[in-house]
This record gives sequence, C-alpha cells and structure tokens, in this order.
Amino acid sequence: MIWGRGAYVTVALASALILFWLQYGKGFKQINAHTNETPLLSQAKRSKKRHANLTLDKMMEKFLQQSMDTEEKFYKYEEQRLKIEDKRREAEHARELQMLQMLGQMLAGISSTVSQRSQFVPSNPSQRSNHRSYGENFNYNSMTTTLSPPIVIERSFSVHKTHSIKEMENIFQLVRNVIPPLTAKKHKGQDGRIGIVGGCQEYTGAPYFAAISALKVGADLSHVFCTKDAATVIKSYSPELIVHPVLDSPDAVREVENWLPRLHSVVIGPGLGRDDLLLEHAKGIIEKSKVKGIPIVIDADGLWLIAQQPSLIQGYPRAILTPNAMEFSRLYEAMLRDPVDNNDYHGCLLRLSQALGNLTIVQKGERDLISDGEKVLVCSHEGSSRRCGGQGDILSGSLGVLAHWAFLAGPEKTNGQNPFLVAAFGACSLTRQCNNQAFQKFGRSMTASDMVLEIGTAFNKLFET
Ligand SMILES: NC(=O)C1=CN([C@@H]2O[C@H](COP(=O)(O)OP(=O)(O)OC[C@H]3O[C@@H](n4cnc5c(N)ncnc54)[C@H](O)[C@@H]3O)[C@@H](O)[C@H]2O)[C@@H](O)CC1
Ligand SMILES: Nc1ncnc2c1ncn2[C@@H]1O[C@H](COP(=O)(O)OP(=O)(O)OP(=O)(O)O)[C@@H](O)[C@H]1O
Repeated sequence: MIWGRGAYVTVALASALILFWLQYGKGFKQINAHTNETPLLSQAKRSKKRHANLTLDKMMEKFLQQSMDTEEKFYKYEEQRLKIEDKRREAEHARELQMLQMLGQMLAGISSTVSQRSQFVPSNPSQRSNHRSYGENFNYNSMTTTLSPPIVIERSFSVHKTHSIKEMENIFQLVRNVIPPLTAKKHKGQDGRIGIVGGCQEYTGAPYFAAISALKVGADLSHVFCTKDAATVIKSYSPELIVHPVLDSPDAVREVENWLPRLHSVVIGPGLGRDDLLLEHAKGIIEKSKVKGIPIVIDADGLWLIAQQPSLIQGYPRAILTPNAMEFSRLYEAMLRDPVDNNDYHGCLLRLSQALGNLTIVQKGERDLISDGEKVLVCSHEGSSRRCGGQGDILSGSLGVLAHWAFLAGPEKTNGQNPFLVAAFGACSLTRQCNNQAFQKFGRSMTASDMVLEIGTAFNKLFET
C-alpha cells in the first residue's frame, strides 16, 4: 500500500515537472530560436537570459522543496494512519478472542447432552501415547468443551449433528487465524514449501492439480516427485512447479529424503499409480518423513498403500488421510474387518480414526466428515452437483499448505483445537467454494482446471474478508 501511494506521489511529481518544463523551458527555447540581433544587443539579451535562467533555477528549487515537503507530510500522515489501523485490528482481535472464550464457557455449561464420543481406546500402548500429541501443549479437553454443541442450526460445520451458525463462523475464524500474514519482511519459502509425491505415465494431471493448488493457496514453493516419463509432461503444464524425475529411479527414497529437510509438508499419492516399485518407494518416503516429523497428507493411491499396510501410518499423529467413499471403505475393511455401516458414517469414521491411532481423516463426499477420533466436524459448504476428476487433488494440495500453517500456528491460534482438524475444514470449504464458483461459470462442462482458477477468489471470499 505504501509503495502504491509512493509511486503515485512520484508520478504526480514527475508530471508536474514535465508540465513545468513544457511551460517555461520549451517556451524559452522557442523565443531564442527566432531571434536575429547585433552582438551588443545579443550580449544584453544573454545577461537577461542568465537572469531568467537564475530565476528559473530558483523557482525550480523552490518547487522541488515544496514537493518534498508535501511528500514528507504525506508519509507522516500515512504512518500515523497505519498505526491507528494496527491498533484497531489488535483491539478487534482481542474482542474476538474474548467472545470465543465466553462462548466456550457458555457452551461448556449447557452441553451435558451431547457427548456421542465412541468408547474405543487404542489397545496398543504406542497408539495411546500418540493419542493427543499433534503439537506441544496440545489440549484436547479444552477443544471438547469449547465445541460441545447445544444449539440447533446445521450449516457447513458441525461437531456432531447440529450446530449454530456462530460455531461455524468460529471455525472459519480459526482457519483465518492460522493463515500467515503477507509481509515484506519474509523471504521466499517461509510461507510453505510443499512436496507432492505422485505422477506416473498414466496420471500426470493429479500431481499437477495438487501442486498448483498448493501454490495458489499461498505456498511459496511446490515440488513434485514423479517418474521420469511424467516429469516433462508435468513441467509443461506449469513453469511454477519444481519437478523431480526421481520416483522410478533405484535411489528414489534417498533422492527425496535429501529434499525433506527443506519441505514443510508432503502430500503422498496423487497420480502415484499402483506399480509395486512406486508403492515401495512411497513407503520409504513416508517412513523418512515420519522420522523428520513432517506433516503427511495421504490421498489417492497413497491410501491404496495404507490399506495394504496400515501399520505404515498407524499412530503417526501428523498424518491426515483424505479418502473418497471407495478409499474409505477399503481402509475401513482393512482395519476393522467389517463393511462400512451406511447408517452410521460418523461412528465408522470415529472408529477408523481411533483404530489408526487418532489420525485425522477427511471422508470426502456429499458432506465432508472430518475426524481425529475424538470429534467429527461436518463440512457441507455449498459446492455443486458436478463431480469431475481432480477435485480430490485440489483438496489434498490445499490441505498440504493449510496443515503446515495450522501446525506452525499451534493450538493457541486454533483456540485449543486440533490444528489438523482446522486445516482440513479450511481445505474442504475452499475446494467446495471453488467447485461452486466454477460451476456457476461453466455448468456441466466445468473441469478441475476451472476450479484451480477460482482458488484465489474463493480463498479471499472465505478467509480474507
Ligand atoms: N487427471 C489425472 O491425472 C487424475 C488422476 N487421478 C488419479 O487416478 C488414480 C486412481 O484414482 P481413482 O479415484 O479412480 O481410484 P479408486 O480405485 O479409488 O476408485 C475406483 C473407482 O471408484 C469410483 N468412486 C469414486 N468415488 C466414489 C463414490 N463416492 N461412490 C462410488 N464409487 C466411487 C471411481 O469412479 C473409480 O472408478 C489416483 O492416482 C488418482 O490420483 C484422479 O485424481 C483423477 C484425475
Ligand atoms: N456428492 C458431493 N457433493 C458435493 N461435494 C462433493 C461430493 N462428492 C465430493 N465432493 C467434494 O469434492 C471433493 C473431492 O472429493 P472426491 O470424492 O471427488 O475425491 P476424489 O475421488 O479423491 O477426487 P480425485 O478425482 O481427485 O481423485 C471433496 O472434498 C468434496 O468437497
């Protein structure tokens, strides 16, 4: 903003100078060109001209001084205005926090009727110990009390079945809280370096959608680790992506591991395919990412791998799984040895999350159900009836960024809530909003690429107004 106004002042100044020059400098030259006098006369005129030049210089100097004074005054005024604006924002923020706390206390007092939590407790001690450890100082108890829902309007957010609009707005506010401010002080990379592991000969679109979504949500850098033959294709879609053709090389795990210290989160699975070698490499990358404590989003064929080997991710509290209906039933059957109960999606979701050690799971569908085995959030933000391929990839890429931001912000900024639940709610709402906006423009012909183009405006609408 300061730059914009500074540029405006400079342009105004330059225009004034040009006008000044046109009026005096040019006029002066024209008079000279048309003169034809004797030497004496011309000497007299030269001295007159010098005199005129001197006057001109002085006027110019005065004019410049005045402009500089005006500019200085403008900046002083602007500085004061920004200070007042900062103070106003701080006060507003403090008021909002106070209201959230009051609401929490109020709800805690009147919510005795709503605990629908499943009684399942992980049998494995390591799962139990991971049970509440997303970030340091994480407090699930406060989360439970603040979100217990006594009031009865369901919109796009709910903990169990019914929710107040205020609560829904609160969770949007929590998403807003974790979004890092845009400032001139940061360097490239600070707002997120996200890695997407996926992309093979058949599927080049999925990793592209995930990686470009991560960038458009606000990550600074987006890396794709894919097979050699997919790399050139993915690069050709977008010069913004950094593409590593390593996933089918014998050294794939080590190659990706070298990058892990520079990544804030990884998304495993979009367009990975089900080739044994690639799945084996994805497995190795998951293991290395766990050692480094990096948040891992697992989607698409990454979930196929988890359904074969659940222990790979079981009990890792920084994992978020994003199954569609089909992927969910595969996982559920693998873990609980039962088919999904179509009359109790909430219960099934809670049970699956608990069986996996309270990982965050986003069950995508007509309504997205999000749970960490303790709570169920429901995101039914309005989307559309169009179900083109690639929407899940947009969700997982966006979630890669939001998970990093929420994790970094920690429970203070999420009012004690599990940061990954907040991130998942943000990513689901955003995906659905993009779907809604793109559908309004294109109807049945809408594709995932149209949704990608909506990310900026959808994000602004939901989180920056
Ligand atoms: N342009 C691309 O490159 C795309 C690649 N994709 C990739 O394709 C690979 C396979 O993904 P799939 O989702 O097809 O694999 P799945 O094996 O999980 O899905 C199998 C079938 O289930 C169906 N299905 C999905 N949702 C359903 C629901 N709610 N109820 C009933 N059936 C449902 C799908 O139509 C699909 O035919 C993944 O690697 C994925 O990332 C997809 O992301 C789509 C876009
Ligand atoms: N019936 C539905 N009504 C509204 N929104 C839906 C519906 N089904 C899915 N969505 C939205 O689309 C997003 C992607 O879900 P989808 O089931 O298409 O994932 P996917 O099959 O993994 O996608 P992909 O094609 O990328 O593999 C979800 O987050 C959800 O918000």
